[in-house]
Amino acid sequence: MIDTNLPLLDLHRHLDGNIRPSTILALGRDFNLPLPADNLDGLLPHVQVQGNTPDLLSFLARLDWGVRVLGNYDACRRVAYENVEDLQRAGIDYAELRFSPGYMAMSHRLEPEGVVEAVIDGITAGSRDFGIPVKLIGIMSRTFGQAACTRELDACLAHAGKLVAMDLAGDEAGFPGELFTEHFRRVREAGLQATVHAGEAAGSASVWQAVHDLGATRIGHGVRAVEDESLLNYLAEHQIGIESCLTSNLQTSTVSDLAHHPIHRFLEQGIRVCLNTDDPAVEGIELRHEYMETAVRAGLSPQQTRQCQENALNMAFISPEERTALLLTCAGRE
Ligand SMILES: O=c1[nH]cnc2c1ncn2[C@@H]1O[C@H](CO)[C@@H](O)[C@H]1O
Ligand SMILES: [Zn+2]
Repeated sequence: MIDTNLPLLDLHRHLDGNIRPSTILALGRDFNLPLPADNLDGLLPHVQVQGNTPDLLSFLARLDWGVRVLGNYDACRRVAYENVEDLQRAGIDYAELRFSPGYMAMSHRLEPEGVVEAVIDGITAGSRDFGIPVKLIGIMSRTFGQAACTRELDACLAHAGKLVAMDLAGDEAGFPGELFTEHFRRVREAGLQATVHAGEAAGSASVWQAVHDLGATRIGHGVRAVEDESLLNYLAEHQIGIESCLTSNLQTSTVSDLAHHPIHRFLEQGIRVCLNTDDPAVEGIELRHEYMETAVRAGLSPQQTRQCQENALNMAFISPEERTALLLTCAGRE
């Protein structure tokens, strides 16, 4: 259920995990790049998860075609712009879009800083044209190691005023948070918030590390926090928000089925947890589907999904004034 008197927020949404398959085809043609198919039906199985994948890395491989077609900065700008149009089509009132400039830059040897500028441009234009407030979160893709993350961080911090936070995403099991303490020291020093993918492909220790050592005030996924009772108490007490992505957790085989998803437990414990998409184009879902169908299949009551909607508003990286403005936009809405 969605309460139309509350705004609908997506706080965990990768814009480079939401490149339209039609745009992948069009950019592939523009740059004369070989794609696995020259039509949508043929391309879909390569860029979208159909059924589930055996693990996180197999899931993440489905994002690769999207960034392989980013042949220049205009392509990055286009993808950012279309992401805001997608928010409008999906009925989302506010979003925090995250992106990994190094991952977007790597196939065509673009400069990560140029990618950051192009994404900021595209989002600014989209936000103006579609009337949706958007904030940006920079990602360090841990999969490519510490030095690559330093380059991503340098590029993001050069435009720190246009970002609200930094994130760490990718191969959590292969590249533990301990490798990135210095990166996050710089994030905090720059006055940015930290949200970290943790407890998805590694256990509860990874969530503790993100909170204690990296200074995360929100956690992406956090599924395996459920393994440690004292951690659950800590998250509730310190209002560390968990950005849940139910369909993503199924498709990456992080949970075996929705009945076993710990979101119930998080809500009962009083943890701030909200519903999000993650990589909507790759998953073939949208946020409404998560609220109306996936949450119901996970056994949440209408009161609990409403709580998630309210939690998102309280977890968002926005000022009290921006929160009030969002509430006003939907007051009395049918
Ligand atoms: O569910 C996820 N878990 C971990 N990392 C992810 C997920 N979705 C995308 N990325 C990672 O985020 C960057 C692009 O924004 C890439 O590093 C991609 O692998
Ligand atoms: Zn994610």
